[in-house]
Amino acid sequence: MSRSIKKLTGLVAATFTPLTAEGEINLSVIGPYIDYLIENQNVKSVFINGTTGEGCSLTVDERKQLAAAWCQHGKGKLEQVIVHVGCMSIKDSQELARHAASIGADGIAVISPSYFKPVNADALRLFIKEVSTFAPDLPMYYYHIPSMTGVAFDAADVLNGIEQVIPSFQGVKYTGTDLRDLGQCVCYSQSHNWSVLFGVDEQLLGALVLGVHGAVGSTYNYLGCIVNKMLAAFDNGNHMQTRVLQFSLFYDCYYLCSAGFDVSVNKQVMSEVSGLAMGPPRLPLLPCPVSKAQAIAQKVKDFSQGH
Ligand SMILES: CC(=O)N[C@H](C=O)[C@@H](O)[C@H](O)[C@H](O)CO
Ligand SMILES: CC(=O)C(=O)O
Repeated sequence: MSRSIKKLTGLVAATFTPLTAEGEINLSVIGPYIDYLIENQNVKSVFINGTTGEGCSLTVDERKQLAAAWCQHGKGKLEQVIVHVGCMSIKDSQELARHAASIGADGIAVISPSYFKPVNADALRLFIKEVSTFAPDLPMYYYHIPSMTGVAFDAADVLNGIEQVIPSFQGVKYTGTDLRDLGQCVCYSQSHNWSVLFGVDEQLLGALVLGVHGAVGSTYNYLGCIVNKMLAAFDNGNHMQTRVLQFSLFYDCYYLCSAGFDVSVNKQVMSEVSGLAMGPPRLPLLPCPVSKAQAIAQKVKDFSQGH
């Protein structure tokens, strides 16, 4: 890569995709959404069209429109806009990668295809490479999320030697609970100056201890401010405070999970907490009852005020 790389660090919000009541993408929310993240949550980077953004339920054209809107409104405000380009068809991913480069995105990420799955890490590495060649100047991140893709071989195996085939490779977004594999990814990334971003919000502390460089997650849309305090406490070596915040966050997330926490609940919670109209999720996800989201949102608000 010719240009200098901005290392991806700190908190990154995995954004929701605002839809109208009729289920169409609602670009008018993106501008206010960016202001909310910066002003209310102190979160300055976003990961769009991923799991939280229901990327795999959107058309290629919708994903392009969303990416363009995030880049346009985020210009001069957001530090980084990372566009998730994972699709079942490599052709769609390549088209999205090329598009991301053309609109000035700061990086791209891909999940493994999950219907026809790669047989091993070599096949997945090849897939990622063939996507990256359509945006050779954009940092490429591998998005490891075995709970959704069913592709569970070690991320460390995917990383092994990837710098030789993908010059633009820049790190991994690790949404998994295997701390040994995560640790190996951090270790391997050190000599390449890559970023390892953790994606299981309720277990962030364990990942910080292993040396991850940041975190990408859905809850940072509305708990970013508190998690930023936790990161600061960790950086200051205040382990007791870090643990208190992680425990509070963990129990809060536990409360959310035990209430049946998924993207549709999460999306409605975001609407309730932020006041931004995220709209319904897209089928096959079902809208969450407003009363349920309001109960969780109240918990989040009380929690935020208490810290
Ligand atoms: C499976 C999933 O969507 N994971 C997200 C990030 O990758 C997380 O941010 C979770 O939404 C979060 O940790 C709550 O469980
Ligand atoms: C949750 C997450 O990181 C994503 O939206 O992909």
